[in-house]
Amino acid sequence: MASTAPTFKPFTLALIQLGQIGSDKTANLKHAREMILKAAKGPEPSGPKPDLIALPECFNSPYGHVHFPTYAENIGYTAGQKYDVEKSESESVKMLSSAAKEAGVWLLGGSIPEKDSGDGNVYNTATVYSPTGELVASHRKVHLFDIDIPGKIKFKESETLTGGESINYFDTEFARIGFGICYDVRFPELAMINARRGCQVMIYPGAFNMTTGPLHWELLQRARAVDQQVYFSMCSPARDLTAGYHAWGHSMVVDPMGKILAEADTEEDIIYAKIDPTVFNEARSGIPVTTQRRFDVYPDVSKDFV
Ligand SMILES: O=C(O)CCC(=O)C(=O)O
Repeated sequence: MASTAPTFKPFTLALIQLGQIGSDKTANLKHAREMILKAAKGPEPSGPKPDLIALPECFNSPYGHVHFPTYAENIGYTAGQKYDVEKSESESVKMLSSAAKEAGVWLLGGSIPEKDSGDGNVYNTATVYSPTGELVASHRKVHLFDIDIPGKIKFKESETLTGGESINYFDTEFARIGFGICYDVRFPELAMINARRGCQVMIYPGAFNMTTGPLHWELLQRARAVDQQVYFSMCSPARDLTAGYHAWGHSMVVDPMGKILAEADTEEDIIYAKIDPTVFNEARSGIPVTTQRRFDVYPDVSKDFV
């Protein structure tokens, strides 16, 4: 049983659709840091400052399974245990922690390739920081992006990555936030479990492509928002046609009725959205699917696939 979720209060979410992600990790981190501090100032000329900022998937390295082991860092975080950022071996963790602290915001630090020095595996991992720079949660991408659409796109993360084993959320003073990474969005079970555990908002760093992006990026987010009656959001890198992987872009925030509140185009951008608990409460009371689920009728079909 999850603990009671924080009372849902209004807040402002910012997504950084990060550009200039190249092969130089130091430059990637420097640019990400500048963009976090820029996002923290709020939209011009006088919009509200964000309470929570998110970065995209794989923001410190080029996207591709061959790059993951080269860019991977040892993070060494264990859920529920205090983490000493000062002693971290991860330069990305150090940067994210200090940027969150300097900006005084919650930060969902996109994802980075992580090499676990214990089991030797490489994971695609998202980390979360409080406004005091504490590392408070992490999520290892559970569902690896292994697809093959002939003539369009073939991608096999499992060549170098291992899938995570847990479903994760973090509590802020304004909401319980569930998070996953990119391909995880295709698995409604993950979002449903987090919704049942009290998450009012879900944010997935992602990096869809030019084949599935146009068809599924918006559809999946609006579907998860409506089927779980939560705010749902994904943050992509900007599209860079000189890179080996062409991200779809279009970072967006969707409300619990499926309405798109904010959407980036394809270039580098920062988008902001006001998250309003009224819409969440009205969606859930008007269409009460959260209390109408028939768990008494649904069998366990995990072994039934034919
Ligand atoms: O599901 C998709 O179509 C894209 C997923 C993806 O790009 C990823 O998981 O990194």
